[in-house]
Amino acid sequence: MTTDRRKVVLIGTGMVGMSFAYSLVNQGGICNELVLIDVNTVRANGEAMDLNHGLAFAKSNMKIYAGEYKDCKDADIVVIAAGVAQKEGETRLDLLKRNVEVFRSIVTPVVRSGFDGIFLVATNPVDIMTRVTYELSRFGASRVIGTGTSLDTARLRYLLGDYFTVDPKNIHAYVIGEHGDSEFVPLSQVMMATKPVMKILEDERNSYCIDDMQSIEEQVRTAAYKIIEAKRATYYGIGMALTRIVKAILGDENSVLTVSAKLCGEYGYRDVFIGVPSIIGRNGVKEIIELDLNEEEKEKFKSSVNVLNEHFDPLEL
Ligand SMILES: NC(=O)C1=CN([C@@H]2O[C@H](COP(=O)(O)OP(=O)(O)OC[C@H]3O[C@@H](n4cnc5c(N)ncnc54)[C@H](O)[C@@H]3O)[C@@H](O)[C@H]2O)C=CC1
Ligand SMILES: CC(=O)C(=O)O
Repeated sequence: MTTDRRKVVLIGTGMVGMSFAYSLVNQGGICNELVLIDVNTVRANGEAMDLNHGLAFAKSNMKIYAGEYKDCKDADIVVIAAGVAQKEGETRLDLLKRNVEVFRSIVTPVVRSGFDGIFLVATNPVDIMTRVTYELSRFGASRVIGTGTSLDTARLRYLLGDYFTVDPKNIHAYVIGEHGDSEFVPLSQVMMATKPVMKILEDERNSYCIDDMQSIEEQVRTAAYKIIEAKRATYYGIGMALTRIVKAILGDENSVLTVSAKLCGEYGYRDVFIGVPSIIGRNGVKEIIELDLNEEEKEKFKSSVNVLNEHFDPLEL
């Protein structure tokens, strides 16, 4: 790790927030100052103590403490994982009204602190909460990022790797659209190494088939519901996705991640924040990559945009 200071503020020290913090500490070297903020200050203090007690076993040292909004002033990234989470039977969109109220109490004091870094949002419905953050903060779009479909993409690559018995790192595939029920996999764009998966599926010499792809897509779309049914919440996966995005920003990696980013004409749309492959570096979203979608995929993308706009438009911010 270099000696320059890299400061992250986490707002919301619940299951998602603390899974992120734990992953950040364990991976080591990504940042060297972590501030924990929560409306429940007792909890934030307890979490800071607990994490600090693990530092003796961590790869690199970090300053970790429970803080206040004024601590955002000189932060590089403010991660927001505060708010309510889905209960069994709820969709992510069901959380919208409650989490908009939570964000009003967060984004304004962060901006008032003089914060001039990058917002990274995980709270659901994440695409709309990212747009709410953009509207409330009035930051430039490149500096307001949501986790988007980064977790769904990780789920997809894991399942495809398992199916083809190939390291998921060599599967190039994205889930795009809403982080929610209208998300989809543009199958025309899925590659194993540099070979299109569609070609592998068409090859009669193997037993791979398109029906299995549809089943994998469905498993990705319903993964959160299954996990919530089994253990009430999902948090390790998103904690690691957040860590990955923070690492890409602070390391100025220019890595391609499917974050929720504001479209400015890409895919034929404007203003909506939605999960799309984007190049992420020190200044946030450097570029959105526009995939070559076929007609059916364009229709699916349009449906996802419509869902997000229909839920965002009635909000009075
Ligand atoms: N983007 C993604 O892929 C994923 C997003 N999530 C979302 O992350 C969010 C957090 O989920 P969990 O950590 O499981 O919930 P949780 O209930 O464990 O934690 C939420 C935390 O937010 C805090 N909080 C509530 N209002 C606040 C306020 N006004 N100011 C500061 N802190 C406040 C609470 O005190 C609590 O500590 C949910 O919206 C959930 O749906 C969860 C998994 C994946
Ligand atoms: C809860 C949620 O958004 C997820 O695990 O995908």
